[in-house]
Amino acid sequence: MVSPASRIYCAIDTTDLDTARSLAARVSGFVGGLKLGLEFFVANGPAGVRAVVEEGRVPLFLDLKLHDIPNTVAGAVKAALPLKPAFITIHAAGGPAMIAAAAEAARAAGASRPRILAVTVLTSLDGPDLDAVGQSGPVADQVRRLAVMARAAGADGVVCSPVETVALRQACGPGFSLMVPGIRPSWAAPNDQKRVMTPADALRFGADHLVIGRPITEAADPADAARRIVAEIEGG
Ligand SMILES: O=C(O)c1cc(=O)[nH]c(=O)n1[C@@H]1O[C@H](COP(=O)(O)O)[C@@H](O)[C@H]1O
Repeated sequence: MVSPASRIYCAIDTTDLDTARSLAARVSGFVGGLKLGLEFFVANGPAGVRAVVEEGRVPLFLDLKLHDIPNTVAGAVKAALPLKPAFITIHAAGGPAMIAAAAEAARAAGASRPRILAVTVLTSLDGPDLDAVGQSGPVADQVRRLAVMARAAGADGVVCSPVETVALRQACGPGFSLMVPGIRPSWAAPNDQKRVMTPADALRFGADHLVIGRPITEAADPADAARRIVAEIEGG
């Protein structure tokens, strides 16, 4: 069985390179991988990513949430390949041609290629937020529509909230990665996340990987927070 710790990607969201390196060193023994996203990448670029990966020595999830015309997204995926990420994110809303172009660009890396994950509906959004951007209808329907389209276009998986995993497993089948943020242990604040679940419940409902940031990184002792989360999963 895959250990609970190995399913956790710790989101390191900071602009400060030393803070990121220190967090990577402290938590990497207790999680399966590290996620670096826009906040870190805009401030520190590929060199910063390399420095953090060197400190952590665990798989990298490069969360750039690419969303542009197919040619531009393919170019960005290709440019990220030297960083050897295990996962790269694109926005499913970029459409099938953009997703196919990203998948094709990733294939250039051969067997060690990054898995392309399509972000469905951000976990910080709920029904009224979708209404506000003209996507009326239940969030679950929009997530499902985007996931099915992303799979058909060649994505390896999606980023979705823990609330949608059961429906997506049914719609997309086995072998399609469900990367799940919006994870909050019972003792953590939701912050800006709206569609949330505890780590144990998210895994029970079929998440392949959990993305957990602030409950770990803002704890007084991040390594201990990661340990407590794993214990909570094993106990739950
Ligand atoms: O693509 C993501 O990783 C992502 C998608 C999404 O829908 N919601 C979401 O929170 N994320 C990321 O997951 C992380 C969650 O962090 P915390 O809310 O601090 O646990 C952040 O780095 C977000 O950028």
